[in-house]
Amino acid sequence: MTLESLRNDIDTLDDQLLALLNQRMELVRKVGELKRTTNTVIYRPEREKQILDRLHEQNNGLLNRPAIEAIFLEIFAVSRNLELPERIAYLGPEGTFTHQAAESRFGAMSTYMALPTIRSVFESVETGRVRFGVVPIENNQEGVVEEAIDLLLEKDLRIVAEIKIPVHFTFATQAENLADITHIYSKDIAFGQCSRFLNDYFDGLKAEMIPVESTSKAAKLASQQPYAAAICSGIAAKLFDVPVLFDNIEDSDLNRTRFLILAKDFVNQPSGHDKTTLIARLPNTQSPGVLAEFLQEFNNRNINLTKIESRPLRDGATFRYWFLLECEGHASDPDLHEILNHHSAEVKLLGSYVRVS
Ligand SMILES: C=C(O[C@@H]1C=C(C(=O)O)C=C[C@H]1O)C(=O)O
Repeated sequence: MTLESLRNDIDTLDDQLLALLNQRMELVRKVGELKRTTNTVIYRPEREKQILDRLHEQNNGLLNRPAIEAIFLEIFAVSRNLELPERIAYLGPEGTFTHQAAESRFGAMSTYMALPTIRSVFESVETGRVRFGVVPIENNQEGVVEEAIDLLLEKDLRIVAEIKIPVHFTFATQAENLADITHIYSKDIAFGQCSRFLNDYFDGLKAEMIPVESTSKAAKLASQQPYAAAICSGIAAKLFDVPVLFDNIEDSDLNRTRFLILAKDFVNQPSGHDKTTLIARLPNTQSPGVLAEFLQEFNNRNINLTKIESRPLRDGATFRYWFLLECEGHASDPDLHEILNHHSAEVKLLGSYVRVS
């Protein structure tokens, strides 16, 4: 086969793909019309997961699951934008891992707003300036992003979906020698995630570690100062044109960050593979057994509790806490529903959504 004939065959297939995609978009438009008459939400992560699972199961070609996901997540995002243009706020600036996470779900056609703080992302969703917000919530090596956890209590938003992405850091600088570097900028959490690299390469050198709001801001600063460096994403180094001296400097290549997509009102239908996030403000936790009895209710119903995070209540000078809890299942599952009903005064449901493994 010649190159030309192979390319001709590709052209023929592309024509068919385009015709099929247009047919698909016609159907999506009809779904959009139905949704408008019934006033239901456009974004249905559980339906998208069902499609991805089905395609993956029947697939016997060269495409692996990440490839199928990359293509179809973009198709879904384009479809949703056809139903209703989507505006998304994320923790910026451009080039952050949060930007990457947001694009992985909302694709190239959505309108994005890069905001300077996690609080401003919450506020722009709260006030309706955007439909969705994307914020980091935890890293599997470093633990939670406390600001985001606390805002889940303070603001009245719902969790639409979770996204988990692998985090690879680069060390970017214009300096020729490590010994010349006077400042290393990054987000506080990233210093922790690259501590082995920093110990190995900067022990005894004069470089000062300076935490800034984002890894992307770090890259920007490193682009403006000849003896500064940034620990940042590869995209950010490229965006700000800072040479990458070392790649993948994170301590663990199992480093993953989990992000949440937030909206003002949002209810997912059960997908069969869900997770639920709750806030519990239990009264009298100074009395023995109050917390234990609450947790026991999950165990009694065979519900797997997967996370519990204590955060200070900040009610005066006390040492009292509220809890962020996560468990498997959907809030409409009878057992979980029963717990939520039983504790409706002290438990708030943040959302049930597709569990990403
Ligand atoms: C078309 C729909 O709306 C959205 C787009 C989807 C798609 O392109 O297949 C799937 C789920 C929704 O996020 C739908 O709900 O079926």
